[in-house]
Amino acid sequence: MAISELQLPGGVTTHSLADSKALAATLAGDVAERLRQAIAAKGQACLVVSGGRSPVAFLEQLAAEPLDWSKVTVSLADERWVPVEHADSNAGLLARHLLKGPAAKARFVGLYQPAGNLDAAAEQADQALAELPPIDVLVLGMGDDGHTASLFPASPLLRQGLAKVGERRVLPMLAPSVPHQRLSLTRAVLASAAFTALSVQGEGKLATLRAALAGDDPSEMPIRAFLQDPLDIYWCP
Ligand SMILES: O=C(O)[C@H](O)[C@@H](O)[C@H](O)[C@H](O)COP(=O)(O)O
Repeated sequence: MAISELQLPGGVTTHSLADSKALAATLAGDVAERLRQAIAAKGQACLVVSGGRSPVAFLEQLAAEPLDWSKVTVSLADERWVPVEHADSNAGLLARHLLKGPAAKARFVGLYQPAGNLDAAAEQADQALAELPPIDVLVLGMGDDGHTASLFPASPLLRQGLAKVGERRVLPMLAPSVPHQRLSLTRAVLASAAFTALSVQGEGKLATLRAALAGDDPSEMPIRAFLQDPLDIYWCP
């Protein structure tokens, strides 16, 4: 099945790429171009990316793009509540694959806070995120269960996390897989991005998207909330 066969809402644009290498290169080129445009227009740009396993090639390509990284603020859509040295840390992922060479000049605003518990860490991260400029580019991923960022189905605060309008920038979330404790930007913040890309690979993720389109309850599949807004989906088999 191809992504062009999905009945997508009007605001959704699809980019169907031949393979993961082409996806990483195309997405990195498009993201860099939008960051350059933001810098030209406002003197600065803000990029928010996701973690997980699949973004490595994209992050490496993006790090190699010609860009005045000293004018770019980088943050995360979500974080696992583990220190940066931990193998599962999304901040660690960015340090290894994006914020190096010329891109090391970017300002990084992370979510991890070494607080006494997850709720306190989320409150501290929420305060830290107050200094995040308006988001120019957001890159989301999606899990097989339809989660995006760390907005997981069945997470206790999911309703609040999916609200279109809300005071909180960051909420504590619980994932079904380890590490369970997560920090997620809320939909209210994520939906404020000027441009949102969703990067998905493989037939399995296409089946997840098809299932998401067949229903309308975002608390079952949080990606549904994001399919209602303008979204560019980058997909490869
Ligand atoms: O830190 C994380 O785990 C994420 O930000 C998460 O939302 C991720 O984007 C999806 O789980 C998809 O991950 P993959 O693209 O690696 O499958």
